[in-house]
Amino acid sequence: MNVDERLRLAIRNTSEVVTVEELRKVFEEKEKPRGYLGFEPSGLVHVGWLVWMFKVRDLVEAGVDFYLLEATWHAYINDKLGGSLELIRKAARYTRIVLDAIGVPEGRVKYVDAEELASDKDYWGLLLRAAKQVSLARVKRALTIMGRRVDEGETDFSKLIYPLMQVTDIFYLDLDIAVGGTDQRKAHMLTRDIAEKLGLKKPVAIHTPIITGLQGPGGRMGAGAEIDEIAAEAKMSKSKPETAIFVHEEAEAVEAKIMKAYCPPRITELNPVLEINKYLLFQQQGFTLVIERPEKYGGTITVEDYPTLERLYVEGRIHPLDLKKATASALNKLLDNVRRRISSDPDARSLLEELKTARVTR
Ligand SMILES: Nc1ncnc2c1ncn2[C@@H]1O[C@H](COP(=O)(O)OP(=O)(O)OP(=O)(O)O)[C@@H](O)[C@H]1O
Ligand SMILES: N[C@@H](Cc1ccc(O)cc1)C(=O)O
Repeated sequence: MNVDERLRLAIRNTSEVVTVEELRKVFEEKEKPRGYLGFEPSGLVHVGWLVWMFKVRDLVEAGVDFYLLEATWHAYINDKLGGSLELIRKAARYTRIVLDAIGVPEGRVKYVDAEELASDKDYWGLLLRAAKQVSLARVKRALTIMGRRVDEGETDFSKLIYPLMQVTDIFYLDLDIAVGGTDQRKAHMLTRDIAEKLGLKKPVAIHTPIITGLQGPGGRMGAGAEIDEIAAEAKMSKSKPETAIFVHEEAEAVEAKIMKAYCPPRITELNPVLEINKYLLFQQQGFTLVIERPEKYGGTITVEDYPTLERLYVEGRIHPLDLKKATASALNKLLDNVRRRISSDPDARSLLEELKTARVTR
């Protein structure tokens, strides 16, 4: 694969790359650059996570030596799964199984866990050097990366350490590329600034789009909010199970959730049903959306690409109910593999049952 092809794979289905020129340089200079994404293993996996999982698949194919950081300590700080590290580790095991089922098997990526990193004194040395370069106000502003508002950071002191741990993870793993959803933007921009001040490697940041929660944006953001703040507030999230479609859910449950989802006629902005089409379904090679309708409502149509779907929807030529039905059926097909994998693997089944009964919400 030449540099252009690698770059094309890395960039597709992203919301932002900081910067594309730097990424090109990384690919020009390195056959196997080091990339990473961190996640809090803190419960069940929802379809929003598939966006980054597919991106990991792209980057591995583009030759990136990819690290998946199981952010166990981070999940603990963020009060996930009742703060039980044992359950958090189980959630990490469950996530590996889902990744395997969607085409990211263990042999193609390297897993590291936060406990491993934190057991090295050099990690804490790096963290303190990073902390010297940043004000308390800037750390507080970065709390959106843990799905928290600024004032929530003051409930206990560990929360203020979290953003600096995320920065340190990147330096410690000596990364060329840091990947995360748009809501992770502040961590990466902070890392890039600190890298310049300390003369450390400045990672390229790749941000993937966010799928809005099924209940829609809710309108809580004030004017002037930044894109990552809107994403953090409106996203489908496992801590708010009513906003999310989980990858293990039965086909009927998936359909019922989509039929109830926020999907105002003609509106594309923060519309989760359209986003599922844009960021997941139409990202599959050769995908077409078949919208079945009786003749009197225009008959069945097959939509070949996302821009056409969006245009027809904005023009009012596709009714939300028809869009929802077609989307549910296509998403169910996409999820079939994962469901089959989970139901045929006893370890996955027992982890799933345990995580279902655990208190995921914070
Ligand atoms: N709705 C979503 N759409 C796309 N990506 C998402 C979505 N939610 C989370 N991500 C991405 O998944 C990764 C892990 O995020 P995170 O652990 O915060 O997920 P979450 O389900 O929102 O969890 P929580 O509800 O516990 O905050 C991050 O890179 C984040 O950007
Ligand atoms: N902040 C990320 C998790 C994460 C933790 C540590 C990292 O180094 C990277 C990502 C989230 O909430 O999803």
